[in-house]
Parts: sequence; C-alpha cells; structure tokens
Amino acid sequence: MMAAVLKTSGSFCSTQQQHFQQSRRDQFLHGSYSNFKHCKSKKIIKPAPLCARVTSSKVELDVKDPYWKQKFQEDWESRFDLPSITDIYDLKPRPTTFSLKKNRTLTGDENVDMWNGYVNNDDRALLKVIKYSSPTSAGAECVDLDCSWVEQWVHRAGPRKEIYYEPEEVKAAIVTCGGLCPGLNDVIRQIVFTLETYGVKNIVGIPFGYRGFFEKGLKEMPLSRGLVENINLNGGSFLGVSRGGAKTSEIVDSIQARRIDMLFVLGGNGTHAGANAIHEECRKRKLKVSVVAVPKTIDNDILLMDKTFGFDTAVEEAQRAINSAYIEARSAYHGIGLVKLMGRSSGFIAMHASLSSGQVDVCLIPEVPFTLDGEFGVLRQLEHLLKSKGFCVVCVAEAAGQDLLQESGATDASGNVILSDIGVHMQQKIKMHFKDIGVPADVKYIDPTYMVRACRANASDAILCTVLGQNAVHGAFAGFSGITSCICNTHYVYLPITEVITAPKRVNPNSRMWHRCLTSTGQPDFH
Ligand SMILES: Nc1ncnc2c1ncn2[C@@H]1O[C@H](COP(=O)(O)OP(=O)(O)OP(=O)(O)O)[C@@H](O)[C@H]1O
Ligand SMILES: O=P(O)(O)OC[C@H]1O[C@](O)(CO)[C@@H](O)[C@@H]1O
Ligand SMILES: [Mg+2]
Repeated sequence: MMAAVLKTSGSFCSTQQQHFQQSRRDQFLHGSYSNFKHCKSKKIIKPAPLCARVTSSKVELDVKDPYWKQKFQEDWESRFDLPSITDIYDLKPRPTTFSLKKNRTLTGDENVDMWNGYVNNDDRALLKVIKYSSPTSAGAECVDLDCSWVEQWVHRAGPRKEIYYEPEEVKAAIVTCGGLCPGLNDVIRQIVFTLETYGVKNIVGIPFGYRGFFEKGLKEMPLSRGLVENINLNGGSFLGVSRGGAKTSEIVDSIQARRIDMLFVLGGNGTHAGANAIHEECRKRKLKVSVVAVPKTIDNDILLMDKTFGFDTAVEEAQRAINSAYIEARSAYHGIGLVKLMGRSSGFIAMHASLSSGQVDVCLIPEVPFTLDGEFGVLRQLEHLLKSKGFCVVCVAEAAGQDLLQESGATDASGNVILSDIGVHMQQKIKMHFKDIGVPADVKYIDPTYMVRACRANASDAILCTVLGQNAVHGAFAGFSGITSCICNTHYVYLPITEVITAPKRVNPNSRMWHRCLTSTGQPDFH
C-alpha cells in the first residue's frame, strides 16, 4: 500500500548491480523478495542498499541520506495533512454547538469544562502497527529494503471544540453514488441526526447520485430526523444511486446555485475521485464548501482502511449462498456447488465468505491466477474431491480468471469495465469436463450477486456506519474538505481523498489472510 518505489542511482551502480537491483525491486514490489543476507553470504554482489532509494508519492528519498527517515516522515505528514477551508480563507473559528453535555448552552469557552470529549486537531492514530523484520515476512509492507520502522500517523476523527460554520446558516447536502451497498441508509440517517445536533436546519438529499445535480426533473429532497428515523430498517439507498454523470464543473455550478456549504458523498473509488474533483473545483472557485466522503463498497477495495461499510454484511449474505451451495452439493450424488460473488477488482468478499462459511473447497480470486484444465488445473482438483469426499463447493470472485475469457470490451456509464461472466463459464466447463471423462457430476450454480448488496446492514456494519456518518459531519464542521471518514487499524480517522484513490485495494496473495483461506480450503496451487 505504501508507495515505495526503489530506484537505482545510476552513478553509484554497476550494470550488474542495476540488473540485480531491478530483480530485487520486482521481487520486493511483488512480495517475493529473496533473502538478502543469503545473497550477501554468497558474495553475489555488494550490498544493494547503497544504491537503493525510497520514493514516496511526492518526494524521492535516498536511504544513504542519514536524514532519510526524517524526510520520509515530513513527506508523510504533508501528504496526510487534511485539506481545510482555512487553507483558502482566513477564518475565525467559533465554539462548537455540538455538546456532549445536555441542558447546557455553549456560548463560549467559559462554559466548556476541562473534560469536554472533543478530539484535538493534533490527535493522531498510527496507521501501521506491525514491525516487519524482513520484506519476506507474510504480508510485509516495507518502506525500505531493511523494513525500517517508520511511524505513519494519520489524523484522528471526531468532534472538535471549535468549528468553522454557523450551523443556522448551513445548507448541507447528501449524495449516494455507484452501486448499492448495505448501510447507505444508516449513514444518511446518522449524518442528518448529527447535523441537526449541531443546529443545522437546511439538509437536503441529492437524488440518484451525481446525476441528481444536473438531470432535469430530479429535485433535491429536504431531510430531517423525522423523515430518516427508520430508513436504516431497509436496504438500498433512500436517495437512490447512479453511475456515470456530468462534468465536475457542472456539478460545482449546481452546488453554487443551490448554495450548498457542506456536501457528504457516499461511494466507492469512482465516487471518491469525483468528490475530490468537486473539492478541487470548489477550491479553485474559492467557495467555502466542505466536501466529505464516506467510503462505501461491498468490494472493500479502497486503500489504507480496515474495511468499507457494507463489506461485513455482504460477506454474511454471501456465506448464506455458499451454505445453500453446500447443502445442494452435499445432498446430490457427485454434487458440485458453484457460487460466484462480487468484487470488481478484488477477491475480498470471496476470500472472507469462504473463510467464514468453512464450506468451500476451492476459492478463486482475481489476485491469484489459475488454470482450469491440465494436471494442475481446478477441474482435476474437482475430480479428486468427488472421488475423495463425494461432493465439493467452489467459490469464485467475479473478476477471477478473466484471462480465460474473451474480453467484453464494454464499460458501464462510469467507465468501469464490464467483466465477462466467469461463473457461467465455469459452470459450462465443469459440466463438459465431467461429461467428457464419463463421471456423473451434478452442478448447482448460484449467483447471489444483487442479493448480497440489497440487504440492510448487519450489526457491525450498522455501528461502523453510525461512527463514519457522525465523523463525516464533525469533519465538515471542523473545516476539512477533500477528506474521507474511515477506520484505520481499528481507529476512526480522516484521510485526504487523494491518498485512497491511487489504485483499488487488492488481496495480497502473500498475506496471512489468504494463507488462512488456503489452509481452510485445502486447495493446491492451480498452475
Ligand atoms: N475519476 C473520476 N472523476 C470524477 N468522477 C468520477 C470518476 N470516476 C467515477 N466518477 C463518478 O463517480 C460516480 C460513481 O462511480 P462508480 O460508478 O465507479 O462507482 P464507485 O463509487 O466506484 O462505487 P462502486 O464500488 O459501487 O463501483 C459516477 O457518477 C461516476 O461518474
Ligand atoms: O451492476 P452494477 O450495479 O453496475 O454493479 C456491479 C458492480 O458493483 C459492485 O457491487 C460494487 O463495486 C461490484 O462488485 C460489481 O462489479
Ligand atoms: Mg467503482
């Protein structure tokens, strides 16, 4: 996740060293970095760290430099600094109107006790807590080749003692974009509750994602505690969602025309990119608007955070599908249960549902290539499973094995590639294979795609949504903009959106979690 790019520093390195470094870099970046001490003892080459450099996204650091760590940390601090409306405006804060104590009116500092329950702007949470001793350690994410310990602090989320908006004058808007996700209504509800607690009276919902900003005939919806009180009891989005949309400038024109001061944006990677573009455009136009995102996606594919809301619920629902496939397969003669689960770029749902169900014999994810045919292919393993236990269950992520299929060449309204259907392909291949070898096989295919994301949030997601929604409002009142409200390393924090949208988060095949999944399924390597 840490953007560590190692570079050879030309004048210091021989061609041989450069070649060695190139392969070390490849191994390092792909998680299979071979033991450096072993290489040294074989006297293959001089220690490479002399030539190694570490690059974070903004500044290139040379590990020969005795101050590289300090420089790295300064760079980190500036990257994770939270953009604020105070960067463009010389604003005076006022005491918050959000009080944790009831029956008191806060008119100024004199009414605030020593203990106040607020979060200080200097409070930080540590993003990474494992000290890896080697890049070969399971799941290692190292900043340099020696895995030096570098503190990576991020800003703690929560209510501040001072705020930058007059609640009575604020117009706040909420928009939900992308695909559906359990918990959207919980977050909308909490944002409304918290805004009202601050004293905001003008709260609106933008219907059907970013589309609601420009599509004629779509009217903003006034929101209040009374209106959203029970929306968490249903799945979906009270406001509606959509993909695709207008240009950022048109959205900001609309924000300006509607006189919106705070925009809360619920969505995945694409939505976050959109929210950041809106934030930048507001900045360019010198508008006093706080744009705060809340990461939503059942795919759990957003960088740096422990999980996105909706993921837990999706996994819970997905394992119900797996359980049905198990029951079908177990009850049939030579039954094969096949379940396809969502995950556009990553296999988190498939991996977690396989782990939680404990009923999966083969889990296939996009991060780990596999073959179906041949001696080491999936089909041979299914033959083995039918022989040894009489039935089996396969769980495949929708983006897995795309190299085995013809590209659809199509994209959706947001520009996301429409994947070819690996589930249907595998169903056909399995049926054909067992017919060809003359072994009876009863294949039961389950595609619970939209069922796993249309349900209401489970208990743990409902709590996550509550915290993230409330913190989004606190972040806006604190003047931040271009941030997302999330959970990192079990703590609730704000991250600049720019840091979470550089790529989709993917399952690390070298992680303990994937290894646990393999231990649980007992599957071999399929290539
Ligand atoms: N790079 C981008 N810049 C600006 N807007 C974007 C960008 N990518 C996507 N969007 C907009 O964000 C919205 C949601 O994007 P998308 O459909 O990719 O869903 P998502 O937020 O990634 O959620 P999901 O996890 O459901 O895919 C769309 O309206 C789309 O037009
Ligand atoms: O069919 P839709 O609504 O475009 O969404 C499908 C995609 O949305 C997600 O649920 C969330 O990104 C993906 O897993 C899936 O590929
Ligand atoms: Mg997306």
